[in-house]
Amino acid sequence: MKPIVSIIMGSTSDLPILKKAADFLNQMEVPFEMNALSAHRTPSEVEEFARGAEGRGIKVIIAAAGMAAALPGVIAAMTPVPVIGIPINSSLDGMDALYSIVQMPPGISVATVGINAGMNAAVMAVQILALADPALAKRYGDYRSTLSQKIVKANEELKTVKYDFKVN
Ligand SMILES: Nc1c(C(=O)O)ncn1[C@@H]1O[C@H](COP(=O)(O)O)[C@@H](O)[C@H]1O
Repeated sequence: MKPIVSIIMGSTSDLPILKKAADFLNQMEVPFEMNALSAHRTPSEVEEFARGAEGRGIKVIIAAAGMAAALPGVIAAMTPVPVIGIPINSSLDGMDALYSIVQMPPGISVATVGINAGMNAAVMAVQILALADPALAKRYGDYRSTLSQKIVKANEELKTVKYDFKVN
């Protein structure tokens, strides 16, 4: 199937976090592609990718980078396709990447998820795509129901726990 989501990482060292995004997209049956490209190390390839993404039918881009994380913002500057940024914890507990990605100048936006939050990037991508895809909306809705059921069950189990402290 033709990919409609593109996952880009600044380095293959970011791959374990992107695997979480890939797993959720697979679970939701969303076709995606995956590439390592770097605004710092391969700027021409990043430009070629970003300028061609919309024409190739890519609807959402997930871009992950650590350290001085220019990649998501640079991609967003060169395409109208929405970009979801994942700050990777490669240094400074990921705060450097978070601040790099989240503080975009007005007019060019990156939707930033939490540090290392690969799965939530995919969840956001699915929510965007689901606006125009009722079957995907149904799959995502079913997934959310299972999340609710898990918490309801965990709450019931909590009531059977014998605490060694007082609970009113
Ligand atoms: N932030 C960027 C960019 C970029 O923004 O263009 N390119 C690579 N990187 C990040 O550098 C970190 C270390 O990369 P290496 O492990 O390859 O040295 C990675 O987290 C990557 O995302």
